[in-house]
Amino acid sequence: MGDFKTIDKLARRGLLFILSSPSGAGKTTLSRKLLEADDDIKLSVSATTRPPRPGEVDGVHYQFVSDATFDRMVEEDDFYEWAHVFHHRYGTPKGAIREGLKDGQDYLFDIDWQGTQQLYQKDQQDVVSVFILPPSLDELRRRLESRAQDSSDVIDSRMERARAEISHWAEYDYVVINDNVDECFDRVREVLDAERMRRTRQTGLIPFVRELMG
Ligand SMILES: Nc1nc2c(ncn2[C@@H]2O[C@H](COP(=O)(O)OP(=O)(O)O)[C@@H](O)[C@H]2O)c(=O)[nH]1
Ligand SMILES: Nc1ncnc2c1ncn2[C@@H]1O[C@H](COP(=O)(O)OP(=O)(O)O)[C@@H](O)[C@H]1O
Repeated sequence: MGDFKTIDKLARRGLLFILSSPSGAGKTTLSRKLLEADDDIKLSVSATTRPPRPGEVDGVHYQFVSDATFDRMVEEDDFYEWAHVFHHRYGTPKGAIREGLKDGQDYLFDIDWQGTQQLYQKDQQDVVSVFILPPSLDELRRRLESRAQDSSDVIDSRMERARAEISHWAEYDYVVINDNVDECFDRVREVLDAERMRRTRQTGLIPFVRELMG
């Protein structure tokens, strides 16, 4: 038997995979599962001025920075995009993303609709966006309460914002309802797998077909 080639062994360009949802719908849970299950995707760690929650590690979940440091990063043009969300600022550091994409590295973004729009403006061809919907607003509130990380005032304000966030659903390439988390996760992986196979991302196809045709 000769060389057995499959398309996923050919060179390809990486993609920018965005998961957005109203707070509490499950994007952090889904992101963590994806990062565990898939070695080819790396989290783009955002910088934020919000304080860490219990269990959050600086440099892993977020880069936790002061207001002054965030200001300096904005001034020095360190961000791909940044936005105000709730009472804090969040931004995507440029880091090594551009180089990584060329080498086939995929990046996962847990960012809101504002960041999604900005990424589309910067780099339309590489972005794939997925919006996660809760099965109902009652269930969304239950999840925020069960996470037990916010006061009831904060939960009320997250619920108020949820409607505004959901109103952006049609700006996304894909929409998945997170009712059963395992089923939702399977759908998200199917999207990622299919998008990786897009002809325009398969930079190795041209040399492969050239060789195939002799
Ligand atoms: N535009 C933008 N939004 C971000 C970024 N990082 C996180 N967010 C969004 O900020 C919001 C609040 O995030 P967080 O405080 O972790 O609470 P969560 O909603 O419970 O995940 C979420 O909608 C995130 O998707 C970023 O770098 N840029
Ligand atoms: N499909 C689901 N069914 C029940 N609970 C869920 C589901 N998905 C997530 N959760 C729970 O809901 C809470 C909010 O999820 P999280 O991933 O933190 O949401 P987000 O990052 O969108 O704010 C967490 O306690 C999480 O364990």
